Amino acid sequence: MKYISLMGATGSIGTQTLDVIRNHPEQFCLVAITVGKNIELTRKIISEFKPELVSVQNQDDYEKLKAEYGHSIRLSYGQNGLLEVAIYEKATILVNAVMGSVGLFPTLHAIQAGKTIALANKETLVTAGHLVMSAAEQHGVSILPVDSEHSAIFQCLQGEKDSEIDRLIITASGGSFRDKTREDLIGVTVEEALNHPNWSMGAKITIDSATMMNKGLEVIEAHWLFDIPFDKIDVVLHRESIIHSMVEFQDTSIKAQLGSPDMRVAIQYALSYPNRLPLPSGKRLNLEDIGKLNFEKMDYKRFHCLKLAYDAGRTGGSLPTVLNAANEAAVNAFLNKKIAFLQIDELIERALDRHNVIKHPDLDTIKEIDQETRVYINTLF
Ligand SMILES: NC(=O)C1=CN([C@@H]2O[C@H](COP(=O)(O)OP(=O)(O)OC[C@H]3O[C@@H](n4cnc5c(N)ncnc54)[C@H](OP(=O)(O)O)[C@@H]3O)[C@@H](O)[C@H]2O)C=CC1
Ligand SMILES: CC(=O)[C@@H](O)[C@H](O)COP(=O)(O)O
Ligand SMILES: [Mn+2]
Repeated sequence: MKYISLMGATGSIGTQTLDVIRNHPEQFCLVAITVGKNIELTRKIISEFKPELVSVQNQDDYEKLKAEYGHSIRLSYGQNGLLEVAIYEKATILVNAVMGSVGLFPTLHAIQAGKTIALANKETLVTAGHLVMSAAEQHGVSILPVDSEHSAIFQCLQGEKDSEIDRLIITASGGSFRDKTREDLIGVTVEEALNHPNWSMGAKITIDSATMMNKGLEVIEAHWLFDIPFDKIDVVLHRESIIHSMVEFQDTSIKAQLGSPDMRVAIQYALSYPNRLPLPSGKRLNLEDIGKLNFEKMDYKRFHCLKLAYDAGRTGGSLPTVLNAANEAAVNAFLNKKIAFLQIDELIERALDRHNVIKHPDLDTIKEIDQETRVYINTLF
């Protein structure tokens, strides 16, 4: 039995993780969760999975749940609650499915406590990949990718030697606006941006997909997870999201992982690794029905966020921290209809341009830069 702590249980990845656990009660047991503000869904999760520890985002919701469940469940809230869940003693695996760099500190604590990390939360690695990966190495902890592209690469690498990898090829759907020019993007709405062609995901990542910042964050995530230089990580536009990513080896062979766009495959692989389990309601690919797959060259002028992310990743140090924090703040402003879609990359670029890069930032410095960048972005509109 694998005992699981789950951060972000009420979200898109969180609820799909619950589905995987639900399908395999003989393999997985949920022991602790964090949620944000969705208390209605939290009650349902408590009733079905009976976790021993539940942490909510706000004190008010904590008081409410304390009155309802305080006799039977350990409850917590805020940043301390995230940390408690991350290091909950009975859990052997932490699934990090929270949104944003708020996932960084709990992940570092979980690594120090020796937990295996199933990582969906790419912002953690973009914000402080050097700290996370060195802590994982120091504590002998595995970071198992949940992000679909990184799970695909991880699956392609099974049985292979790192020294024989030539490059990683990350596929991108192109997001909601893939057929629009930059001029077409003037005045697009939040509702249009949230209409992803292939995946149903949380709001923030769906906007990241539309700006292509999601792919930029994924390039940096791949750099840290697989220890591959940026010059050996390519992105290709692949509208169907059927090939989830590829690896090219020195003998020119390319291995790809294919499947229907269903995050439960990647989540389940991280939880069951090194084994595979059946996916009861998974949709099998019918290749004859699909007929053909399309691949297009990326346009870095059109998708400016992808270029900003490559540049920030290559520069390294504290710049990816700024990239992530500026992006989180700008996307939040767009979702709240305070800025236009095209202002997202403009604001991020301004935050990057004014930053004096620190080569090896420690955790306190990263925390400061993350906060300061958010404050700066919020002064720009
Ligand atoms: N969705 C997907 O298919 C994929 C997602 N990812 C990554 O996984 C992560 C989660 O994405 P997704 O599931 O789509 O996001 P959602 O917005 O759907 O879910 C986010 C979860 O985090 C909780 N949450 C948000 N902010 C806070 C906070 N400040 N403190 C505590 N909890 C918080 C939410 O709580 P509540 O809803 O209760 O308020 C919810 O449980 C992101 O990093 C994303 O990039 C990666 C690949 C695919
Ligand atoms: C499901 C997943 O992993 C997302 O990150 C997805 O890849 C988003 O799609 P695009 O960023 O390719 O549009
Ligand atoms: Mn992805």
